[in-house]
Amino acid sequence: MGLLSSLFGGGDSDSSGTSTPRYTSVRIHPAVDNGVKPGSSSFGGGELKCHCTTDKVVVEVGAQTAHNHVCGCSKCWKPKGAPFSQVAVVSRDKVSVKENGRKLDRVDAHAAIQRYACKGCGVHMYGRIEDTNHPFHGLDFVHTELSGADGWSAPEFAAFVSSIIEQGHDPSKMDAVRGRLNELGLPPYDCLSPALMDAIATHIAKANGKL
Ligand SMILES: N[C@@H](CCC(=O)N[C@@H](CSCO)C(=O)NCC(=O)O)C(=O)O
Ligand SMILES: [Zn+2]
Ligand SMILES: [Zn+2]
Repeated sequence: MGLLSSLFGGGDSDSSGTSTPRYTSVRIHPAVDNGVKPGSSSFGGGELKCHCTTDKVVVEVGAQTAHNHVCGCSKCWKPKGAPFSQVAVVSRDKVSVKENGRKLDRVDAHAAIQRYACKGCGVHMYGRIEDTNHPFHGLDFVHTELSGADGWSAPEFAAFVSSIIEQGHDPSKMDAVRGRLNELGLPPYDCLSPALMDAIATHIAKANGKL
């Protein structure tokens, strides 16, 4: 392995110069484990359904999502066995509960993102920010894997990667996790992406008069 590969955790280069994935057995999330599927710019949204076999909660998302990412934090809903969630944002006025809303319950009233989970299956159907001063107020968090449709915006990065250790992931395996994320084209960050962190910092600077 070359110096650059060893420093950045990338795959080995063969004689043709192409990179050979080294971490394909490392599981991230079912939606990306076989490669990241591209989104479609003409995609206009769809329905999210919970995992109950009957009386599913149905949430309509009436627009394409943005800032899709895999998230290692302990608060986002993850499918069974996956160390990461996959979560994106969409304008809150595009999110509406269509069926079986009586099954929804707020997970944590004190969290910045108030997530609504199905009481039957535990799946989080959407997360809403009610604090009007929060940098992301106006955006809801949704898991587009709950829709059968193709075309949702593709995940672009991995957030809160180190947080998977808090949930019991072996710290000695983090190089492999970050290596796999890099192979998938999902740059790993231990908070949000630089673009989102800059947006948060700009919001705070404007609020406190520094900008
Ligand atoms: N180490 C903590 C991190 C939790 C955290 O801050 N999560 C972020 C990202 S969630 C979607 O990207 C966040 O904004 N949380 C606010 C909230 O959950 O209300 C952990 O793992 O718990
Ligand atoms: Zn359910
Ligand atoms: Zn999260």
